[in-house]
Amino acid sequence: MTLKLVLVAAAALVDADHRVLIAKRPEGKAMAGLWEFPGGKVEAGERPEEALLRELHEELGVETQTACLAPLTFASHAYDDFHLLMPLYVIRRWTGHPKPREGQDLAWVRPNQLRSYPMPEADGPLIAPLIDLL
Ligand SMILES: Nc1nc2c([nH]c(=O)n2[C@@H]2O[C@H](COP(=O)(O)OP(=O)(O)OP(=O)(O)O)[C@@H](O)[C@H]2O)c(=O)[nH]1
Repeated sequence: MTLKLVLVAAAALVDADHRVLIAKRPEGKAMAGLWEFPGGKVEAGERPEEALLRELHEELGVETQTACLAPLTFASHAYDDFHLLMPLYVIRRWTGHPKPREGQDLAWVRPNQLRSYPMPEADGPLIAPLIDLL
């Protein structure tokens, strides 16, 4: 069996109160109802940072730049049908107020509250580094 490796770039947008933005996956998508960090799949020929800037624009109407992306940690998780490799970047500077442009619910959450929100399996190990940082 060949392993499908999927590269996803994700963001922890951090506000002045040290809260992190999470988004609830809309009904009809895989893993609907789970809360995740904004971001998405890196497309062929794209750099991860470029993909993340594109996704933040598409999903939230937020603009930022590569220099504002600080790598924090990554998830490497075997789902049944693919292996997810997902770098998580911390972002503290952006322009535009995040808006749910794809029908998703948004929440600003303190890292030590993240465990109250059901998240995809891969995200569990990302929480401790956020708590340590913030
Ligand atoms: N953005 C994001 N994706 C995550 C997180 N955790 C996690 O397992 N994922 C998985 O990474 C993949 C992200 O893909 P995506 O959001 O671009 O794509 P999608 O499933 O909506 O599919 P599509 O864009 O092909 O329709 C999904 O399989 C998603 O479940 C997370 O915290 N943030």
